[in-house]
Amino acid sequence: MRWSKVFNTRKLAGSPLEAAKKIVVFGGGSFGTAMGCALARQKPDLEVVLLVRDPYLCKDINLLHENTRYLKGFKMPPNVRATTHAPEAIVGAQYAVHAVPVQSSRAFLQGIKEYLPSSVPIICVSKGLEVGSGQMMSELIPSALERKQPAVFLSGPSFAKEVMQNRPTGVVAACKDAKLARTVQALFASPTMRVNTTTDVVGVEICGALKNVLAIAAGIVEGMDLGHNALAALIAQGCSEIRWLAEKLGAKPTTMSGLSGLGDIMLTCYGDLSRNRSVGMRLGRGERLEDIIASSSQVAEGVATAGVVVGLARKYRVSLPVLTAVAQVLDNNLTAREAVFHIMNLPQIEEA
Ligand SMILES: NC(=O)c1ccc[n+]([C@@H]2O[C@H](COP(=O)([O-])OP(=O)(O)OC[C@H]3O[C@@H](n4cnc5c(N)ncnc54)[C@H](O)[C@@H]3O)[C@@H](O)[C@H]2O)c1
Ligand SMILES: O=P(O)(O)OC[C@H](O)CO
Repeated sequence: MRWSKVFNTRKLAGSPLEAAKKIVVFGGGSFGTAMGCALARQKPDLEVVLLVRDPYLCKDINLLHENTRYLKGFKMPPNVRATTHAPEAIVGAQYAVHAVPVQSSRAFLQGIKEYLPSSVPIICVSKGLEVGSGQMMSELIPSALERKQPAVFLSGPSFAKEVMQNRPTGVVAACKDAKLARTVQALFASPTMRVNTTTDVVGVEICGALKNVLAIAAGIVEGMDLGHNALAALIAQGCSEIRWLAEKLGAKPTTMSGLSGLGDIMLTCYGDLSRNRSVGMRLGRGERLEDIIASSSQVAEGVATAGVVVGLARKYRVSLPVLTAVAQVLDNNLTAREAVFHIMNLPQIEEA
């Protein structure tokens, strides 16, 4: 599609962006803030409201136009504000961006259910699998709300800081309803954000969740200074393991080679802005997980998702040596060195 055609369409009256008056963002962390600002930059009269928990952060955002905790030093567009009051945040919104960490999402959604009309599409950017249920966000959202809710899953190589800096970014909007995926595409597409669409929700969600686990493994290899060969081999093995599990769950093979798969795997496994990779690096250098988590205010979703992957591997009878080794290391059942030794001494196999 020619770019001129895309942008002309976006400017037409009645386009999703032109029709939108207010968008609420659940979770005023780094990514909720970044994506809220990306929307606000699209349309100066669009009202973007961040629903945050902390009244002090709320005050900083409204007075300083800066998320002083998660994105310090970045000025936010004037049409972004924050509130701690859910009814006020949600009322009149045409869309809700969900950027609450997966493990907190069920309780959060149950808490705001009564204020969110069942017709308002949720644009979910959270990446992970829920501990206990093993659910993806596309399962968790209707389960928590106890009703159907239109939802699009936005995923891909997208560090919050670079989105905030308005640097070129590519993501994919996944929804079984192709029209709704295109609506979200129209909301976010800009000269600095390309948004592909797909109906493969499972593939996008599994890739987005498992790449965080693989990034921890990549960080461990980096932290142990095992070299470029080891890192590349590990990531290639991890890509295969994600593909094996994703296909068992009915994902399209093409998704794995797209933005939410290979794109986000490369970014998160090699990019030094990745929180998951950083956790792995510190584990590889011998730090204890509890100390690592205590020292960071931000979530690394792969830590919780790693344990869920072990259950899925068992349930679907698929061998995932790299991804399941991460859970072993996180649970202190294996040291990083023992995990590497174990993987290196697995039977030599034919590629699959
Ligand atoms: N940061 C990124 O670069 C990035 C990029 C793409 C996707 N994501 C995904 O977006 C999601 C959010 O990540 P983030 O990076 O913004 O995390 P973060 O750690 O920067 O912020 C998390 C936010 O969620 C809020 N929160 C936590 N528990 C909550 C609860 N119980 N109720 C309400 N709010 C709660 C926190 O207060 C905070 O505002 C994650 O699933 C992450 O994987 C992050
Ligand atoms: O910082 P991470 O490791 O949570 O990665 C952030 C995004 O998911 C990158 O696409």
